Amino acid sequence: MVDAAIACADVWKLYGAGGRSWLAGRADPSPEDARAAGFTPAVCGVSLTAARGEMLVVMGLSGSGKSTLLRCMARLTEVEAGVVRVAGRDIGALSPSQLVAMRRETMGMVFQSFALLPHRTALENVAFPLEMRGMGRRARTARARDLLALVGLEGREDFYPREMSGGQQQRVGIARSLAIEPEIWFLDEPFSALDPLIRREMQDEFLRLKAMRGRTIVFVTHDFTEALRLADRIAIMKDGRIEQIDAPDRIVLAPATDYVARFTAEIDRAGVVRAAALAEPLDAVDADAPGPAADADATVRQLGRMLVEDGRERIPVVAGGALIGVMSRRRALGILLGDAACPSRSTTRKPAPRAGRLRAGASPARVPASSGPR
Ligand SMILES: Nc1ncnc2c1ncn2[C@@H]1O[C@H](COP(=O)(O)OP(=O)(O)OP(=O)(O)O)[C@@H](O)[C@H]1O
Repeated sequence: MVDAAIACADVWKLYGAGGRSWLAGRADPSPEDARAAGFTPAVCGVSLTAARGEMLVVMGLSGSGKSTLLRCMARLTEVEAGVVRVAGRDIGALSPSQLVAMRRETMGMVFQSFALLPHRTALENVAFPLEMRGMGRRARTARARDLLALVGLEGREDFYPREMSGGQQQRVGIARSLAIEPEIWFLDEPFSALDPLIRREMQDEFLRLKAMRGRTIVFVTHDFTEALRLADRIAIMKDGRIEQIDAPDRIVLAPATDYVARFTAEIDRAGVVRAAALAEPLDAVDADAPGPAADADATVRQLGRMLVEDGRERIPVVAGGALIGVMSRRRALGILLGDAACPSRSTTRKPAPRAGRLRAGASPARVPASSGPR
């Protein structure tokens, strides 16, 4: 069973008075009915889980409900129906003081509006959550200094928010959320005001924290490059609903709806799809797979030279030295050359069986795939 850090079950958020009773009176409400009844449906029957240690990225067009969903998860807005569980607790059932304590101890948030305390300096803003936790002045000041240096704001410790640019204020907000290293982070376009270089550094910092400390992160972005770099899974929203929630390569290889196919049409598929996603089980294709192998984690782009130069129709795919299946060279080349830019909805992939179940016909990868950055 998935160890869920966050679980939403049939969550609805309608803007407009009386949404709760309107929903309570309906067995099968639809966003269209809600709109006809005068509500603005922002989140419509969303069910999802984020596993402990997972980075779940939420994407969708403007107005599709991403921010509202995040706010529902953090109970910054009250839901009209459904249940949100965070770290195993129904947050809708928490008293105000319990909610404050949970936010202080378990959750970190960075939202588009930086919500800095205007009468406190950058240093005091970052130290504030530590003060709330009862950390002594000297220790929290030292920690806040380190965090400001981490986000590139050394020398600006004594500036007030009004004296800083939007990007600098955003970095103070990020440093503040990092201060307590919470178990669960809600990030709504946290890097939108940052220059590309610092943006990438901040992405790296969150990836590092996630990997080292097993943090769970729900991250809203409009930027596909950012999503692909960060996400374990991507949820794509449309009109308050989740169209698909899946690993990035599944989203591009097997879009669940025409909308997802169109939404993801511009993605550089060769940089996203990994050999593991193309590996078919050996028993399904009934072939031996001797010779040099592709690493399961390598993207099609990283395997480019092998795909062009290797004449075999099927290339073995290995994970951790064990054979997990074979990849059709023709299919991989098609992705590399952009032939199948818009795959059909019906595209399906048989899941590759676990390594132990396969007969091993190949030696461990003799052509190790390069392992460049994602
Ligand atoms: N406070 C509010 N009152 C009324 N309607 C709202 C409110 N906040 C959001 N909405 C509406 O809810 C819907 C979803 O908005 P939301 O901000 O969640 O979308 P989003 O996908 O995050 O958009 P963006 O990418 O532009 O930030 C939109 O139709 C929006 O107009």
